[in-house]
Amino acid sequence: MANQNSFPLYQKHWYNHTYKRVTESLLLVLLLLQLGYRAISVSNYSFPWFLAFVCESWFTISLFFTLSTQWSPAEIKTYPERLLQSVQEVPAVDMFVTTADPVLEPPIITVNTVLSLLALDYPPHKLACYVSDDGCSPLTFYALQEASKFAKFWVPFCKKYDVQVRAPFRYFSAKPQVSTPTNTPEFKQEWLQMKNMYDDLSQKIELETSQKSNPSHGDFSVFSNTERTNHPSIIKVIWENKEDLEDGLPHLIYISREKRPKHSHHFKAGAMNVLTRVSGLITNAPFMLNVDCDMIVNNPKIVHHALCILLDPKGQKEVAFAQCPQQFYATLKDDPFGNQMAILMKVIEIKY
Ligand SMILES: O=c1ccn([C@@H]2O[C@H](COP(=O)(O)OP(=O)(O)O[C@H]3O[C@H](CO)[C@@H](O)[C@H](O)[C@H]3O)[C@@H](O)[C@H]2O)c(=O)[nH]1
Ligand SMILES: [Mn+2]
Repeated sequence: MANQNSFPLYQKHWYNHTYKRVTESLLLVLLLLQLGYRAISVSNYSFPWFLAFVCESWFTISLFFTLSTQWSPAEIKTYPERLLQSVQEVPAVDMFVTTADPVLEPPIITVNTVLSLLALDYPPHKLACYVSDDGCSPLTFYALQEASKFAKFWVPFCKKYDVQVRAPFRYFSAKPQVSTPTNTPEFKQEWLQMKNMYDDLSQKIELETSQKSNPSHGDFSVFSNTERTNHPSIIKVIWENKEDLEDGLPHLIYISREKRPKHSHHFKAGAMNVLTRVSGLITNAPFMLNVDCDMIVNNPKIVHHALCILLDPKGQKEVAFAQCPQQFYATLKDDPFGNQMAILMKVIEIKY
């Protein structure tokens, strides 16, 4: 628990939104009046009348929800440097990743998400990463095994050069960061080595995917005679930081929960339930971090930021969970559908 007398670990700044509130409330009133008019003119019913009524109802409902969710927007500023002063020891965190289908969610994507978690700027002996595989796929398991071997090189590289986006496919496709000493021969050499190792990893996974021959020997024998919706539990510790080394890698655990055709598996919620139960028996950390398999972490200090909110004396009373805004990669050129929420990100300067 954070020291009660220390500075706050986060501050919330509300935006002055009066103008927006007034104009949007006025719009809502006008739409309600319009619906009222429809109600009294129901005798003029015709097909265009009905169509207009449906559209106006939809606008009204969507404006109502927009208004209520955006009534008091605020920015939360966290102070991670204060966190380290106010707690004697940072708490353990269990990190959960869910994947469900090796075709729709290719294992290389899950691997990148997992690598971005394993490389977080947080004491590795306080972290454990649990991957739930609802696809019960030996390919996903294989990809994670290979990823854990690659992580032994990737994680130290990220920490040494303070890489910001620690999912290799994003890192290698972006321009080098300004803070990175890109001109030193040492960096150039290590960068190239890492890139080659990552390309090897991708190719291995690609090859295994294209071969379509599910391995059934050794570690993989548990997958033989399994169907996606009919199999016993499979739990495999891929990597264990046995000596709790402070410069080691976090534990990595693969879980494919039991499924039977007659029992509902409750999708992601069911997977999360099993993840909390299994992690409860293995590491039982007081905090959990959850990402979908295609949601890389793009801020290596994210656990610190979240803990600022959750460990602050005020936050402890008021906050149950902290959620980061999402930014989407691989969107269409110029983002015609606004998926990147560029305006939101730039105007209110969301930091992570
Ligand atoms: O039987 C299932 C189905 C899904 N998932 C996982 O759940 C996550 C979300 O499922 P997805 O179908 O990808 O939904 P999205 O619309 O992409 O995700 C958003 O919407 C979901 C609820 O609809 C939330 O749970 C997610 O966190 C949120 O990102 C993914 O990691 C899946 O692998 C499972 O583990 N088991
Ligand atoms: Mn998804």
